[in-house]
Amino acid sequence: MPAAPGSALSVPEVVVAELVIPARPAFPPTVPAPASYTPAQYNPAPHTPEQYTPEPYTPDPPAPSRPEPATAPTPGPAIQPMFTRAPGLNWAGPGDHWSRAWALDALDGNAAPPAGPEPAPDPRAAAGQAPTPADIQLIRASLAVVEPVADRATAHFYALIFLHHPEVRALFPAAMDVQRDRLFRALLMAGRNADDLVGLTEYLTGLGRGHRKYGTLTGHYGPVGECLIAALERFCGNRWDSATELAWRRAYGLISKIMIEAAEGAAKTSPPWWQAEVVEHRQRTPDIAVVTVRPDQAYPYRAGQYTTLETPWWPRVWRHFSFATAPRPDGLLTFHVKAVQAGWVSNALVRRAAPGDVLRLGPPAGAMVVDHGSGTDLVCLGGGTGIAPISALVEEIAAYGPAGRSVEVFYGARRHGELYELETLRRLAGRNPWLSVRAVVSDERVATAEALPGDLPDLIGSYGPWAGRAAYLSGPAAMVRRACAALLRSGMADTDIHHDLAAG
Ligand SMILES: NC(=O)C1=CN([C@@H]2O[C@H](COP(=O)(O)OP(=O)(O)OC[C@H]3O[C@@H](n4cnc5c(N)ncnc54)[C@H](O)[C@@H]3O)[C@@H](O)[C@H]2O)C=CC1
Repeated sequence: MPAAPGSALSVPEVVVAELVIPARPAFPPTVPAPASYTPAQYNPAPHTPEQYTPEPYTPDPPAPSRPEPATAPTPGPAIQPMFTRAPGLNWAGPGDHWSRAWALDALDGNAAPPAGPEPAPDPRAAAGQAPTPADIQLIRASLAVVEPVADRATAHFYALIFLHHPEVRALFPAAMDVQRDRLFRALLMAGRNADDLVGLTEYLTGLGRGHRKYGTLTGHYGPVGECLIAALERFCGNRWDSATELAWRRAYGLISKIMIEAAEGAAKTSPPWWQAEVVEHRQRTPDIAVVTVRPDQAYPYRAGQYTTLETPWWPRVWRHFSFATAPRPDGLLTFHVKAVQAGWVSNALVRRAAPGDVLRLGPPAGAMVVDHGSGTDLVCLGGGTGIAPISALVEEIAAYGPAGRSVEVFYGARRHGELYELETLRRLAGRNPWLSVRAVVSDERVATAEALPGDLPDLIGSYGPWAGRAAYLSGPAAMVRRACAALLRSGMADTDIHHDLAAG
C-alpha cells in the first residue's frame, strides 16, 4: 500500500471556501481519435505496451448471496464516462472487476471493524473505536521514541510486509527509493493527527482514492496494520505497552476506515487509473518539455489540481504534475515537466517520451481551485514549472468570466530563457483586461522589457498591499513558503492563501 508519492501527511494547508460555480459554457468532453500526431522528434523510444495491458476483464460469476455494489450516481452534465462498456479498459463501470473486488472484500470482513464496546483487554477487540484524547497522548509519546530511528523502523516495517505478505510486493516499485519511507511516515503522521478528524479525513480520502491505482484492495489494509503495530512495538522498546498498542490500533482502524471508504466510493464512479497516450511533446528549454496526452476515458478535473503520473520506463514509480490548462473541449491534458537531477520520471518524460507512448494517470487531487462565484481579486505566483497550475487557473477564469475580479500574475524564473510560458500568458492578458502578468528573473540581475530582476517573494512584498485579496502560489517549496510570509506581512489573511505544498 504505497503512500501517494510526494505526499507529506500533514493537515492540509490549503483552505478552500465552499464552491459556488456558476454555469459555464457547456461542452461535452470528447477525446479525439489519434488522427494527426506530431511526428516523434525527441528521442523516440520503443513503447512497451505490455506493461500497460490492463488485467483482462472477466465477468464475475453470479453471487446471489451478495448484494451488488450501489449503482453509480448520475454523473454531472459536463462529465460523462465515455467508454464504460468498451472491452479492454481498466474500468467497466459499477459492478466491474474492481468495484466487485472492493465490495466482496468488505463483505468478507476485511474492512475496518465497526465501533465496539469500551476498552477491552485485547487491543484487537477494541480497535474499532475512535482514538480517545488519552490515546493521542500515548501515540505522540511513542512517536517521540520512534521518529529518531524512523529509517530503521521503516526498513523493518517493509521487511515485515514483504516477508509475511509477498503478494503485496508487486504493488511497489522495484527500487524502493522515495517510496520507501512514505507509507510508514504517512501512517505515523496520521496517528499523530488522529484527533483532527476533519483534516485527517480530507487528507486520507485523497490518499485512499489515490491508492486504487497501485492495485491496493481492502484486504491489504489489515496486514499492513499488523506490520505497523509490529514495527512500532519493536522500535518503541520500553515505551510500548498494551495501552499504547490499543491507541495505535484505534488510530489505524480510523485511518484504514477513511481510506477504504474513500476508495470504495471512488470505485463506483471512476477507474483506478487512466491510460493516456502522448499526442504532443514540445521541448521548451533543454530541460523543460510540455507534454500533452489523450486519456482513454474522460478525465474530469479542475484547474489548479494535480495528478500522479507513471511512465512505461519506471513501472510503479509515480510523480505529481499539475494540469497546465483548464479542462478542454477535446479532453486532452497538458503537463509542464522539468528534468531534475536523478529524477527518473521527469527525465523520462523530458528526454524520452514521444507521441504514441502510453502513460498512466492517477485521479485528480488537490484543492487549489478558484471559487468562480466570488469576485475577490487574485494575486498568483508561479515559479519555474510551478507556473503550470497558475496558467490553468487563469484559463479557467477566462472561460467562466472574471466576475468583476482582477488577476495579477507574477511569473518567476532564474533566467530569461526559462520564461517559457510568458508569451502565452501575455497573449491571454492582451485579450483580457482583468489580467496582468509580470515576469521576474532571479539570477540575471538586469531589468529588461521582458522581466524585472529579483526574487519573487521579495518582489511580491514590495507590491501590494494585498489585504482583501486571495493568493495562489505554486513553485519551489522555499519560494512558496517565503511568498506566504511576505503576503501575511502585507496584510493578507492566512485563509486567503492557497497552495499545495503538501503535494510536493
Ligand atoms: N511541473 C508542475 O506541474 C509543477 C511543479 N511545481 C514545483 O515547482 C518547482 C519548479 O522548479 P523549477 O522550475 O526548477 O524552479 P526554479 O528553481 O528554476 O525556480 C523558479 C523560481 O522560483 C524562485 N526560487 C527558487 N528557489 C527559491 C527560494 N529558495 N526562495 C525564493 N525563490 C526561489 C527562483 O528565483 C525562480 O524565480 C518544483 O519544485 C516543482 O515541484 C509546482 C506545481 C506544479
